[in-house]
Amino acid sequence: MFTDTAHEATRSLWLASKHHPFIQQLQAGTLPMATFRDYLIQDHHYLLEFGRLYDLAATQCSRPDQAAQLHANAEDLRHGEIATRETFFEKLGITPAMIANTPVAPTNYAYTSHLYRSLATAGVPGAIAGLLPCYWLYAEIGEGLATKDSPIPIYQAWIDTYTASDYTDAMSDQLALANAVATPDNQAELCQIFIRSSWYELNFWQMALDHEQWCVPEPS
Ligand SMILES: Cc1ncc(CO)c(N)n1
Repeated sequence: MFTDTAHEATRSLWLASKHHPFIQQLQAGTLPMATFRDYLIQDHHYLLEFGRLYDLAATQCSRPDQAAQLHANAEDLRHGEIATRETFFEKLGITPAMIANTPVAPTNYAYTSHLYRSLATAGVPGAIAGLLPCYWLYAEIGEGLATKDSPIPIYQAWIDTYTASDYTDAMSDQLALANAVATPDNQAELCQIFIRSSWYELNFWQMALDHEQWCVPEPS
């Protein structure tokens, strides 16, 4: 099965994400709040693209049942994870203006661009394969963190998002969809896309930890 092969191929990349200092510090409560805020702002930009890509893939999908599932994923994302993050922004005093004025960091830009590229080069199956590690890795990270609470309530609230049943249920649908669109002809390409997304996931933690920025300010 495609998802088994892809999972096996990314074992070490996923382990590195699960053990990344960002995640360890989040659980221990030692992650600087400024770093968490920065992550949330970058991730908000990321999640908006994530939703757009699901919608775009849905419009290009020839199977009505799969198109409906992709649209539903976009809606679930907006009503679920993106809405939960709004409550974090309120608690932390992060305003829409602050978000709008924060440029998308290089790794974040590269990651979302990779997702669009996957749709452009490998079609709807490419987009599905590229988006799958986003859901699946976070569910596994949540599972790994569930054994011990973080002493910082908002860090624990973040962890709880990824162990909640609505999130893990959506995960199973994603796995089934990925296996439905994988064929003997496209499987190797989909696997490469999945691996690259997993690599970007790992880089995303480091981006947040480093407060990564462009060397030269963005043109206005
Ligand atoms: C970068 C990234 N990957 C995956 C998820 C989970 O949807 C997220 N919120 N952010």
